[in-house]
Formats: sequence, structure tokens, C-alpha cells
Amino acid sequence: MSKITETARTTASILMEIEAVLFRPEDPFTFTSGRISPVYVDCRKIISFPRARAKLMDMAVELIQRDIGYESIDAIAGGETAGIPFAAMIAERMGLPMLYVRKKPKGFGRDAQIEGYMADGSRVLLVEDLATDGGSKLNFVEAIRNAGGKCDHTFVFFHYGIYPQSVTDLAKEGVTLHALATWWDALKVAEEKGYLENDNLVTVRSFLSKPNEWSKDRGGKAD
Ligand SMILES: O=P(O)(O)OC[C@H]1O[C@H](OP(=O)(O)OP(=O)(O)O)[C@H](O)[C@@H]1O
Ligand SMILES: O=C(O)c1cc(=O)[nH]c(=O)[nH]1
Repeated sequence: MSKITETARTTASILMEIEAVLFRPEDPFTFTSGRISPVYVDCRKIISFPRARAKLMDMAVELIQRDIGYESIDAIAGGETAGIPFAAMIAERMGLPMLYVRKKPKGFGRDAQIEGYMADGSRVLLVEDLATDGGSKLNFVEAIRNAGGKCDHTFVFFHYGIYPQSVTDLAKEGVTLHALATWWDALKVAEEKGYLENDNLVTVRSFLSKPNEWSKDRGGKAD
């Protein structure tokens, strides 16, 4: 297991402290992709914890400026739904315009998929709460590009880090995924803090090592 950074440790600790990291092997979770999992990370809870929220936003901005740049982004776009409040907080901290991207066009009115004002050719950072296999990111990036924006980067607080396509499929589209922490970091912190009992750690580790098999055995998506 690679060395954990302070940022990853703090992120994983906060997510456990606010009980955003859920473990339910006996009644597994179904992801938006159709994958089945014994764990679920509910980053939406972050909005309700002001001190934890402020620390996570500070770390997000620090990572974005360090890895993407100080003057390389023109707007911050939140992905519907969970990404929207985080995009607002990050845009505010960075002094940048904010947008949000719908999962699909509204269907009436302006029939827009991008909401807010996006100047043609804007360099847009897509902000989301979390990435599993990255499928939602591809959809949001396509919408930004179809509306005339450029999108080469997406930021999430938590990246599962167990589905290779979350990196490779985005890279094929010229998009880099940035995250504060992965499940490998969370596993280490869970072990250190005793967040999960030993038997449960074994289950999580076996899922993280073979997520497709875990899902397939329970009738979920597995590719
Ligand atoms: O597909 P990935 O890019 O790996 O990311 C997983 C997506 O699943 C969740 O959203 P969900 O579809 O549950 O919608 P919500 O934000 O409206 O809750 C989460 O907010 C991510 O957008
Ligand atoms: O892929 C998903 O649907 C998903 C996984 C997860 O752990 N948390 C979440 O909010 N969505």
C-alpha cells in the first residue's frame, strides 16, 4: 500500500467522523453505474458540518492550485446533484464564476444542460463529490464541451481508486481526475482508528481487490 499523505489522512478521518463511510455487506449498495458494493461513501453529508466542510474546501483549493494552477481555470462547474454545493464553495474561495451541469438537458424552457453563464472557450473545472468508475464525469464533460467550454480537469473529494476506467476512460478524453483521497487511504485510516472491526476490514479489502467479482456474484454490473 502506498504512503498516505496528510491531506488524504485528514479527508478520510473527516469522512469517518461524520459517518459518511457506510458499510453494509448484508444489504449491499447499488451504484449509479449498476455496480454492487458493500461500502458507500456519502459525501453529501459534508455540507452539514461547517468545520469539517471548511477544512475540506481549503484542501480542495490547495490541491487544485498546486496541480492545475492559479490562473488556468475560468469557471467552476458542479455536477448535478452532489457536486453543486461543493462547486459553489470552491468557486467562492477561488473568486471564480460558478456553473452547474444537469445530468441531462432540462427538457423544456431553455432546454439547457449547463446553467449559469459560460463564456465561449472557458476553461472549466468540473467539481463532483466522488468518483467510482467515472461514468458520470464523462457525461458532464461532454455537456460542458458541447456548450462551448473546455474541460481538461475534474476534481472530487473521494475517488474509489479501484476501477481503472475512472482514470483511463477520462484520460482518453483528455481529462485528468484529481482527488483528496481514495479507498486505499480510507482503508488505512479505518484500520488505524478501529473504524471497522477486523472481519469487516477483511470484507472491505476483498471487495476493493476484486470489485467486479464482488458485484458479479450479487448480480451487479461487472466490467
Ligand atoms: O459515475 P462516477 O463519475 O464514478 O461518479 C459517481 C456518481 O454517483 C453519484 O451521483 P448520483 O448519480 O448518485 O447522483 P446525485 O449526485 O444526484 O446524488 C456521485 O455524486 C457521482 O456523481
Ligand atoms: O457510484 C455511486 O453511485 C456512488 C458511490 C458512493 O460510494 N457514493 C455515492 O454517493 N455514489
